[in-house]
Amino acid sequence: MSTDMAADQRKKPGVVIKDGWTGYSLELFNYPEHYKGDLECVYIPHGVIMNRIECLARDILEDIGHHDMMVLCVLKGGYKFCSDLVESIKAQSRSTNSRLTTRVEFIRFKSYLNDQSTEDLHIIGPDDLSMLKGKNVLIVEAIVDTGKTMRALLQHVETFQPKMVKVAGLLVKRVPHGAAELPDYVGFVIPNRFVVGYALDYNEYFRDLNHICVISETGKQKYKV
Ligand SMILES: O=P(O)(O)OC[C@H]1O[C@H](OP(=O)(O)OP(=O)(O)O)[C@H](O)[C@@H]1O
Ligand code: HPA
Repeated sequence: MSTDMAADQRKKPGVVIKDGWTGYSLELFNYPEHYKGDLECVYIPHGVIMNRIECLARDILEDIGHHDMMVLCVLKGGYKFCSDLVESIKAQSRSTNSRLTTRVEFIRFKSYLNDQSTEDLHIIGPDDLSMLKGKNVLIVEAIVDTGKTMRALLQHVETFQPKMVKVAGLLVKRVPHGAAELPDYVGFVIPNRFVVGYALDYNEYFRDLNHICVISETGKQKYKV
């Protein structure tokens, strides 16, 4: 992600959720009625996500707040994280009277079918990201799982000759042979479980759920394609 050794050393793993974490009982939280029976537990409640995002926004502002920022949102999974992160960056920037400007661009990658990464990783668009040339780019991605999307994206972005590239990942999954490198800004490192909600989907379902949850076997069967 960044080639700066000092910056690499400053990278933090974020909140590390241990393998034994079974999540919170669904009865303790409010969630859409139409997903009753489709979820196993609330893994990360919405309020915790929002608080963590404020901390990431603070770290990003400390590091690159004196530059103008070109934010590249990775769709579709990244739309909520990107929106909340940029709002928090802007709010904190206003309260410190910084002159930071943010511009948001979007890119779409797709590779998952059911809960599996497929070989068919493709960029749905846009092809031309020449607006990134010479800019400080912050890639905003909801989850780094196998790391394939992130690697492809970094390679693609580098071809447009940005001045600097940093990556913010809300979730990083601990998987065998996963991403070799952490994103520059990490929300949570999570166990190897398929999670949904906060714009993360299972075949397009659950993006409308605010908490990050673990899908149940019933849910997987119900929405399988
Ligand atoms: O690290 P990886 O194993 O590559 O997985 C991470 C990617 O998978 C998901 O995208 P998906 O391809 O499902 O598209 P979507 O965001 O439109 O749902 C997610 O939003 C990440 O972009
Ligand atoms: O756990 C996940 N959930 C939703 N989408 C994903 N894309 C990669 N991993 C995941």
